[in-house]
Amino acid sequence: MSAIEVAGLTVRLDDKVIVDRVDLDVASGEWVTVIGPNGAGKSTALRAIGGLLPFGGTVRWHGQAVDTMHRRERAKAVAMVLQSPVVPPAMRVFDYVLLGRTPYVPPLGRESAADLAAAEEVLAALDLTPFAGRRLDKISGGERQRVFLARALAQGAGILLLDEPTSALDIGHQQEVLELVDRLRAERGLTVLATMHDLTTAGEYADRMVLLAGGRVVAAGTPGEVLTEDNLAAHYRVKVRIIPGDHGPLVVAVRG
Ligand SMILES: Nc1ncnc2c1ncn2[C@@H]1O[C@H](COP(=O)(O)OP(=O)(O)OP(=O)(O)O)[C@@H](O)[C@H]1O
Repeated sequence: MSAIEVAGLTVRLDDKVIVDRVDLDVASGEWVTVIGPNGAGKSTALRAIGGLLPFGGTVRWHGQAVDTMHRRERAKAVAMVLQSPVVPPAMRVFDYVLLGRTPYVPPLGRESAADLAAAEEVLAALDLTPFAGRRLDKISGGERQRVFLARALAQGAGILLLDEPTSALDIGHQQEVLELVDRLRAERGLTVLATMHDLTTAGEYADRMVLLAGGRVVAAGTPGEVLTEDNLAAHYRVKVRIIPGDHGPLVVAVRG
């Protein structure tokens, strides 16, 4: 069964069509990455799929239409890492990550020992234990980006929507974070829908890719099918060389 089914997804912002009749299916346990040039509509599509924006068409998570689900049900099903989320600046890292457990806390109740343990576990997995007591506005951008991912993972949802989850990370942490998500996918059958700009990295982790341009799907398939010199020249207006790599195509931009 598909974990995410998107049909005819259309999003208008300020009376402009930003996402235009997008169809997309992600199987349970699959990793699909959406790529495309700046302004293609990737973030907008992801936010709509996450139920954060009004849209036309249908979005189903595990068969259930997202617009018919209650907030708590949604948060148990899907966790999102958005670009630059708004955070209370004085909040401590641990308390922020613990917010990921909110859907499991009974009304007027408190987090259980299992909730605290879940937050500690993801902090450790992301090398964040030493930051647990630090304020969110007093850590680096890359550290904060890992904290956002930690909160999403603490949520324990089966579907993870990641909007540029590694844009602020150094190459080591980038690999560490993506490896962790991939390991969780293998261990817990997590389904991943991500957007990414680094095409080589995107191709290394995705089972399938979708190339979005002008709000439309212009190519979809395996990384080898999507990351071609012709596709990238046509939609990014760049000359690239594609070099076969061990885990997918290596994409190198070349001059003139
Ligand atoms: N709230 C808004 N109101 C009007 N237009 C918007 C709004 N948010 C985004 N847009 C426009 O929608 C288009 C798609 O934006 P979106 O952020 O989805 O693109 P993207 O593919 O994620 O881009 P990037 O790679 O730069 O992050 C852009 O032209 C953008 O200017």
